[in-house]
Amino acid sequence: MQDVRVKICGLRTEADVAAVARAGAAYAGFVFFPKSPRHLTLEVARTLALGAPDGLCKVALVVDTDDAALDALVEAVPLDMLQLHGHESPERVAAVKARYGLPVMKAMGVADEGDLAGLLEMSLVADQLLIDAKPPKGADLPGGNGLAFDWRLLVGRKWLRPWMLAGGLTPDNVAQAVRLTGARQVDVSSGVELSPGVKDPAKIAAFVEAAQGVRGGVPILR
Ligand SMILES: O=C(O)c1ccccc1N[C@@H]1O[C@H](COP(=O)(O)O)[C@@H](O)[C@H]1O
Repeated sequence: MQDVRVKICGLRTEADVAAVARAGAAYAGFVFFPKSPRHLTLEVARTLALGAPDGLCKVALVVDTDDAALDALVEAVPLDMLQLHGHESPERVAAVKARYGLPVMKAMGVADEGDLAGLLEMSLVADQLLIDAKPPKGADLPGGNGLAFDWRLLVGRKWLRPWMLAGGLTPDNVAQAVRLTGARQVDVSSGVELSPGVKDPAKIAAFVEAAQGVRGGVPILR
């Protein structure tokens, strides 16, 4: 059985990237959404991405972004994956994949059973799914709010593509979430912060350790 692969999202400093690499996370997420406290300029993102160690997958999170802005992003920042975290349709996901030749992870908000059909449809086109809590109506951010959904909705479900669990995960609850859902990949932003946008290296390390301390539903005794 493989280790659980961890994505830490919303990195803003070189120290954040170093902490993520040191902890053994697989993915580093950079947010390009001006309303977010984790939003980066292209210049800062380029510096962080160029300084990231080999093997760390650099993911750009964008929300309903048009081609002009995506062109500028992909031109400026060396990236390994795009995360579409808005209302992008399957057709838009396919168009982004074709235009940039980068793998695309599509975030899908889940609140109840009714949201699961959309995931299946999206798994026909996206390279990966990111299954997050649905943001409350009127929320400023479509993600990164520290909100969890009922993980029991995912028990026994299968998708056509790899998927990542997100939404309200913390060092304290990620092991339970992995055990219950069988997730092989998890993503966190606010759960490893001291305050919005300020990552805590100790929480990052604790999160990765907790996520990877579970195999096949049984906690590992180290
Ligand atoms: O992190 C953000 O600021 C953000 C902004 C806009 C869309 C998504 C965002 N974050 C993503 O949301 C999930 C869940 O966040 P949290 O762990 O509940 O705080 C996170 O994994 C990011 O990929």
